[in-house]
Amino acid sequence: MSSVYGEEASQYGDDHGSVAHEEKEKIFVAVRLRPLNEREITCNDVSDWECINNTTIFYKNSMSERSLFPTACAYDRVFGYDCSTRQVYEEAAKGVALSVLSGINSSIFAYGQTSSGKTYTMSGITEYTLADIYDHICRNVDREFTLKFSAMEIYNEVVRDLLTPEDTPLRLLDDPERGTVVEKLTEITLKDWNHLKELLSVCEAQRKIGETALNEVSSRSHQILRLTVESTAKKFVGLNSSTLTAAVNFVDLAGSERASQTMSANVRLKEGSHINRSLLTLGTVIRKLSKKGNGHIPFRDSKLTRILQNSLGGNARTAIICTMSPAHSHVEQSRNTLLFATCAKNVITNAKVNVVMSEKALVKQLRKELARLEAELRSLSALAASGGSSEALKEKEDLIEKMSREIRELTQQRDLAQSRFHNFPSSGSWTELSSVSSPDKAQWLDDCAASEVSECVYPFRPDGVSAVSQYGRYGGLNSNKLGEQIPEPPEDQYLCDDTSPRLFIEKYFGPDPCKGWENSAQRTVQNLEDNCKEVQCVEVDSNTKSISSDKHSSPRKGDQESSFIDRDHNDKEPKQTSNLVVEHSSSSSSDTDSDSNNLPRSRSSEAIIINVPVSEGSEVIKENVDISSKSEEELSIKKIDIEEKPSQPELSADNVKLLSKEHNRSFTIEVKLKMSGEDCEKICAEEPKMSGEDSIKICAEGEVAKSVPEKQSGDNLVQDDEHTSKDLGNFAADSLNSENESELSPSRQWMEFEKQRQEIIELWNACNVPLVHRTYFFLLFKGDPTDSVYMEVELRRLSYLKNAFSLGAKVVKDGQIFSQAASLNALNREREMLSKLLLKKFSSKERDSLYEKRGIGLKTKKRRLQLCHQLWKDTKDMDHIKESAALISKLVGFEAQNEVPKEMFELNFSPGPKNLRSFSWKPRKA
Ligand SMILES: Nc1ncnc2c1ncn2[C@@H]1O[C@H](COP(=O)(O)OP(=O)(O)OP(=O)(O)O)[C@@H](O)[C@H]1O
Repeated sequence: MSSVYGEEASQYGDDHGSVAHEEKEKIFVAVRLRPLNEREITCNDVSDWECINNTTIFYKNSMSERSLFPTACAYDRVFGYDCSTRQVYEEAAKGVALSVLSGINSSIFAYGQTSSGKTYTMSGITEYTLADIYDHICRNVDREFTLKFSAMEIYNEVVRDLLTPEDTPLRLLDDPERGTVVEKLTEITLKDWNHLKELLSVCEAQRKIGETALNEVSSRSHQILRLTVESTAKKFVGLNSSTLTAAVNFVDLAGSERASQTMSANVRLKEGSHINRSLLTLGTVIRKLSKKGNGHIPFRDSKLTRILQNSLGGNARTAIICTMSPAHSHVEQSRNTLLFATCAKNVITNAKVNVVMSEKALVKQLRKELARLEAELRSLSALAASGGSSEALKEKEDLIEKMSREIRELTQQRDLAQSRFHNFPSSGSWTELSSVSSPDKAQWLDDCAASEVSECVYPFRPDGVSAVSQYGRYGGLNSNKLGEQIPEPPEDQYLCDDTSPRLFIEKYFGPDPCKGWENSAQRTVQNLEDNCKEVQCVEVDSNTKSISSDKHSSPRKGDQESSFIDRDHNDKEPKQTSNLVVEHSSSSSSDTDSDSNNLPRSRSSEAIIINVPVSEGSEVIKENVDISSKSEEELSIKKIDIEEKPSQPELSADNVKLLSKEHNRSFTIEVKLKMSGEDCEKICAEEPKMSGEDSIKICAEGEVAKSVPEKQSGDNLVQDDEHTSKDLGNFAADSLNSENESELSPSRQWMEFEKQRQEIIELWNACNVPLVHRTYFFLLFKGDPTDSVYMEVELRRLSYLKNAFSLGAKVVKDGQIFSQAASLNALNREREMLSKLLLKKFSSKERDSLYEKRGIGLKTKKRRLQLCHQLWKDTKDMDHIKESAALISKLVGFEAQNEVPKEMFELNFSPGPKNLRSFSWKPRKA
């Protein structure tokens, strides 16, 4: 092994004869099964899974249940409960992790449900890797190594430094060269192995852990340990020669979990919801990456995926170890883990050798590649001249064409490098080059480059800055970069029946295996209880955040799957069109509404939401204006106009005019600019001109979203609620990329909450949701920022349910059929139950006053039931809703709601008489 590492210096830039390029390879996916633990054994749980060979895991219980899930699944490697962590390291992680010594970034992930053994596995792998790295360093005395260590955790979507005692949240920044970087993250240069071990124990002590029902020491955060390795051949140290630099990440993810199984409440439940949200984003990212032509990848939807972007389909080699409990009680979670693993198998990364090269080495590299291509071209031209079949000739011509192109590109690169070389100011050793006559310079360059190995190295720039390049050359990634064979996924081990692997996959997962995962996720949604209890099922994407009314209130046919899985419908929108739309959101005309709904709402557009005082009754002339022809100055002027002259919100003469009348009040204008990446850059470049309060959000490629905090009063907010909520939709879509939701101003959060609540109330009615559930929910969630996750869950499942009902679908839960008719019956039974409680909880005088208030004759039959039928009926009347909630809360004794933590809210509204009992408020035990 060491001899292979020892060769890394020769793996780029020397006699391989060509410029090295990136290598594509699939993520290495392994599955590790742990033994049943004491808890599982005590509960007489049985082991459902078995590794039948090195690559196949087998579900033993398939005969006793009818499940679409495959009986056996194959991965790059599977490890049974009797395998040691050492074995897991050697066979699944070592090859990838030690790539860092060859200048290739690498990442090892542990993924799996809570208490499945992620930390157990990952801490072992980290230690073995680091020991091997030190061992390698000791044996490679001819290279000088610098090791730097950093560690962070992502806890409740906040990034923390694990190497400092401070709890300060760290910000993520976008660096054009390095991608997402964590600002102010401590990076410590290691002194020796003991120093590293000390730091590892600091991290262990700092990491957030907590007790859950499944794991006494459950990791409640995602932990990323990062070791950066820089190495230079000792004889060139300080001589501005090439340096290999790469980082290895050890990622111990927090466990996916079911709130019901972990008995989560309070803090644990909140953690769980954050954990599950970020894991869901990770799953979405993996699923999208696993597809060909994958379109927009929502890396920015969570901090985890932002930070790990490179490790997921970027410049890194990656191995994922999926850990599983074999217990029958965890079968669903285990299947989810395997489906994640199946998708991950198809993700391709693009690892490169990261070489920081001197200018001279770069020139040398390019010259060699150019020479090689020219030689090949000559030989092909000669072949073509000597004749051959027309097909062969055509092929050769194509090849020649391709090579000529490459040569042209390389020549350009070489010229560029040379011109930089020539333009360096004279100093020291440069004099030597400038004294060489021009025609001889090229030869001189060659000689000089060739003499690098004989220590004739010249510092080209006095400041010592060297070119950063990713050229390099190394052996095939799938074969033996580290001298080990990385096994190809075996073709024939998917099955326990006679189906071929491909057919097997298609049979169970459909033509797109990852769809199986989606389908499974969809099935998960169908399970109402899980859908309610597992925050895991909350997919928060731009559209969820935007809470667009059409999405929730009128789900379309066939949307079931996509509504759960994939809302990136913006991917296909053209990005190049440029238009400017200004919308006066305080206008209340319905055509404005419909217009605004039809407006292009693309994430690729820039949304600037600005509040400026204007007069009530102002009108807006909406125009689509082609801004592609507009100059940068014009765009800037518009921005400056808005910024500097808020009282004259005329954006420009040729597009939008706001005609002011009467009373001053504030409102929201939204300017949507669709622009090219270049335009976006211009806008970004203008950021410093913005006021201190402004925040620029750089979205996916070529996108900018800028929000300006509001200055409007609460009164106006209420009035403008309905209309501004449309803008909010856009705003929220664009704020997808914001650091976190709390960036919405409180007033916007409130408006969003109000809009969601109204949608929920209507959906409750449409889905015959029990009145007690509505009451609890209504009284508990009053617009606190932390309520958003519950609101999203509620909206999602209600939309799903409404959709299912509208399609005549039945949802089966606990053997009960849950259809529209069944839910109505359940609702009516609940009304009867409430009518009995009316008798108990209200005096006859109180009841009479209630009847009178609602126009129910005091002598009519079934007065109580009539009253109960009226509750929660008028969904548009908030006073009515509040009264209904107050009445029911009194009936069922839900008056101490303010003292009950929201996290304890039972997100369940199953129908059926047996569930009626659960309507009385019973906080779950923490
Ligand atoms: N392969 C294994 N062999 C023996 N014991 C194991 C194995 N894997 C895990 N365990 C034990 O199971 C328990 C849970 O493991 P661990 O804490 O690593 O789970 P986890 O997946 O990291 O959980 P969480 O996500 O809650 O942090 C620990 O006591 C650990 O020692």
